[in-house]
Amino acid sequence: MKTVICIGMAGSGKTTFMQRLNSHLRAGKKTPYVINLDPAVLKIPYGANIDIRDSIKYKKVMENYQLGPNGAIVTSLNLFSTKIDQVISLVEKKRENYEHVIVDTPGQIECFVWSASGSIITESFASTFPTVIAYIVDTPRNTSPTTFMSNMLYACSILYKTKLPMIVVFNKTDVTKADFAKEWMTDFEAFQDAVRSDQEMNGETGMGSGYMGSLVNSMSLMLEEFYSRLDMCGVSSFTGDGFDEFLDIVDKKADEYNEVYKAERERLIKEKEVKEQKRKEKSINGLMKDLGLSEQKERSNEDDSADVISDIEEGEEDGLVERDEDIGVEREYTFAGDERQGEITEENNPDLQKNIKKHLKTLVNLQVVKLQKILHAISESRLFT
Ligand SMILES: Nc1nc2c(ncn2[C@@H]2O[C@H](COP(=O)(O)OP(=O)(O)OP(=O)(O)O)[C@@H](O)[C@H]2O)c(=O)[nH]1
Repeated sequence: MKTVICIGMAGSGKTTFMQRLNSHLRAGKKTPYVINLDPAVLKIPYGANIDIRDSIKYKKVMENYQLGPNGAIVTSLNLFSTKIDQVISLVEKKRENYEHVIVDTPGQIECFVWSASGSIITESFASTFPTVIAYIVDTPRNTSPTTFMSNMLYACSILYKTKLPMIVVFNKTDVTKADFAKEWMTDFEAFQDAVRSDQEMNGETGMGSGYMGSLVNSMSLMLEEFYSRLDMCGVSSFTGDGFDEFLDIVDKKADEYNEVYKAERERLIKEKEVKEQKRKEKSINGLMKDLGLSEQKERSNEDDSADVISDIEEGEEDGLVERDEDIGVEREYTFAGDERQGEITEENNPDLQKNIKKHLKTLVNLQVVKLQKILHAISESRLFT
């Protein structure tokens, strides 16, 4: 089972692409498992196995949280992501019956790509199944080199954010063939020629002087590296043209995921876990130190014989106070590193760390129970009716 997540600018044709992909796979007797993550869409032209709109009422989110359209999409995704474990386990149960899971995302691309919930949802799929991003591009609207490059930069940012294999899908090839895009992505000089001959670059439409041209040139050099990491294909969601090629590339990218991306992701996850473990140990050690110090402070307060450095004896005329050491008082507490005396440490109190860990565990458990209650309350709320 592999997951294809469809991402693209508003109006690029994601939904129509999903519809065609669904019917194409069905025709080949490979019915896909379909998921809609766009809470704001009114109608979807395909049957979805899981639809965010079944559990989240977008309009109610807008009303209840007093949000605008984009804020409500992000909040709906946030609410949905609290249930992502259930979604993944539902999909996992169908592992044997389906070869493809196809996922439609909101038209407002940034609501999904740059939101925490978008990352959580993508991560959850990617850590369970080989996952591929299909970045849908509106071909007729990208024939200008500047627009093309801006769109590719956006795709590039998604690739680096998700760290998943990507296919750039040039949609609407029934209107404009994607040959120019293929050429620009493989032949740097061809792209530079296009930039040079572009009328906007020559200032004819007031777009400016050579500055824009040189920016585009240097950007396109950077994009060369990006292009080498992705595959592209041209499709028409209207005619169904190019879908066989697209599915071949999906298979290739899923293999690539298993060979390259999976190991890299596991390495990153491991690295994150080690970092987190170190952070936890550090904060426990800090806490232990603090507790050790405060316990010691209490002791020193109880002991009349131990003065603190800042004490000023009444009647001292010059204001200079002799240090405790100077007057031969045995100090019970000092900040001097190794010279600590009487401080409670792991060596002289081995049960301390155990106790702290025990208390921390209880605290964490309490927080988890609270969190579960909150999630339960959310799931029982009217938003999920
Ligand atoms: N000619 C042509 N038009 C297409 C094709 N695919 C989609 N369209 C049209 O492009 C427009 C946008 O398509 P949608 O599928 O709604 O695009 P979307 O990306 O899902 O849109 P949002 O969800 O609103 O962002 C519609 O008018 C479609 O009819 C195609 O392959 N060829």
